[in-house]
Amino acid sequence: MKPEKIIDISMELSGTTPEWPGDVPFSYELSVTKQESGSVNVGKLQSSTHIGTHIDAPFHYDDQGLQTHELPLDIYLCKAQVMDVSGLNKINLSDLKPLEEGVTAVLLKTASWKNRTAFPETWPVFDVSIAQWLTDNGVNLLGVDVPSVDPETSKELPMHQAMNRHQRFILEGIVLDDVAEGIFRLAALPLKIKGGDGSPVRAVLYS
Ligand SMILES: Nc1ccccc1C(=O)C[C@H](N)C(=O)O
Ligand SMILES: [Zn+2]
Ligand SMILES: [Zn+2]
Repeated sequence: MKPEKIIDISMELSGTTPEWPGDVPFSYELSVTKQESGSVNVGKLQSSTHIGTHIDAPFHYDDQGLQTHELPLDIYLCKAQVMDVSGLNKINLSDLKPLEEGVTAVLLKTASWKNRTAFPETWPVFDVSIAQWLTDNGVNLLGVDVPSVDPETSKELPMHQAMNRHQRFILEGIVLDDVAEGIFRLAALPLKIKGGDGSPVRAVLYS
């Protein structure tokens, strides 16, 4: 069946996509040109796995956690609810909206990362109680429109660790600026990277 409408909620990947400070930037170049090979252009990639729109494998924050190739795909192909929580410095449980039936991914729109050509100086904090709430409501995946569910300088990663304890999964760097609250199908499948700690994804909403 052909989807009625597809909304791309992914960041563009290029040499100017802002990487996590100190991490490996994204780069793409041709290792062989059509001119050289006489047949085809062939590209070569280098990047942090945590670039642009990406998922975290639990192995990112837990040496015993699931690696990218082991991730259950139904987590990333599901019914999602976009919630507008913009204008807040901290997102508490009380800021979340009533959950609709059958939703297994919650996508939080903070609308705080305006300039996607620069890494943000700061972004809202997500209260760890959200992890328990997701679990109680049968929601497997939390998506955010910022680089991380914890602050940049956090070493303890309270939100990542709370999500891990509850066996909940994380999608970061989605673009929701032009998306209104509502219910959508989500597709954001990770690459099958053996031993990986995460993966960039092409994330889309469709109906
Ligand atoms: N790429 C990094 C390099 C160094 C230190 C943290 C990160 C992160 O990516 C942290 C964040 N928890 C994340 O999953 O996006
Ligand atoms: Zn990440
Ligand atoms: Zn993360």
